[in-house]
Amino acid sequence: MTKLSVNINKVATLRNSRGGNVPNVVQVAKDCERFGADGITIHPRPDERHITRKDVFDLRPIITTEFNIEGYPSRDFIDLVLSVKPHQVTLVPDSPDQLTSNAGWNTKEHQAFLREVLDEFNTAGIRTSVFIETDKEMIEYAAKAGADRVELYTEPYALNYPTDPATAAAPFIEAAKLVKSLGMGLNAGHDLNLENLNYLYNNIPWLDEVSIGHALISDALYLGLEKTIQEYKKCLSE
Ligand SMILES: CC(=O)[C@@H](O)[C@H](O)COP(=O)(O)O
Ligand SMILES: NCC(=O)COP(=O)(O)O
Repeated sequence: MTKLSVNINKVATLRNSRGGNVPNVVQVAKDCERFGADGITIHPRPDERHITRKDVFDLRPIITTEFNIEGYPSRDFIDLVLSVKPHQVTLVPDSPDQLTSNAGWNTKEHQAFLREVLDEFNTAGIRTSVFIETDKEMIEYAAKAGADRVELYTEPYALNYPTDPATAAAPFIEAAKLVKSLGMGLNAGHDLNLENLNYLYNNIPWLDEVSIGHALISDALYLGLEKTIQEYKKCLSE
């Protein structure tokens, strides 16, 4: 089964645009679970432009499915994750002021750093995932660094899918095979949506988890959150 982890960053973006607590991020997380989400993903950025430190602590006790925290492993981020102890941490190579994630790690160049950070999380019993592109060497070095899983950065797939789905998916399928052969788990995310998700799932049914935020929360404006989550779940089952 491929799990759907709903990224609720955009809910916090909307809340922060006015101050106050509308929409209520904790309630939305509870409702996502009630409507069938298999997990909740957040990406607390250093400027707290959406998810705040307080959100991270508020969310921890109410999540009954799987909690995934994404972010660049600064000392602050590492300490936050170690104190909150989510089920999974996903390491992303973003700079503090980056608009959104736009690349995977160079796991060869940052091998020593990643190994050290992954070791800290592994010792704390937190499952680790490393955000990477489809390059073979990057996958091999993620395994060498000790990652439990990798998350394939799917923006290139999403960009190319409308013109040529097979060509768009090909490097992801190859990468997914290699990840499997190396014994790592496999996640995917960024710009997945109701159009492109099912094709990826059908071609890589051993995907452990997808994390989806921007498109899913946007779809919910039209369909409502419950129906939207059902539609995304359908893409992961047919
Ligand atoms: C790691 C990743 O793929 C991102 O999609 C991310 O979590 C989204 O971050 P923003 O919501 O800040 O764009
Ligand atoms: N890891 C990807 C994620 O959490 C959500 O990405 P997006 O759907 O907001 O592009």
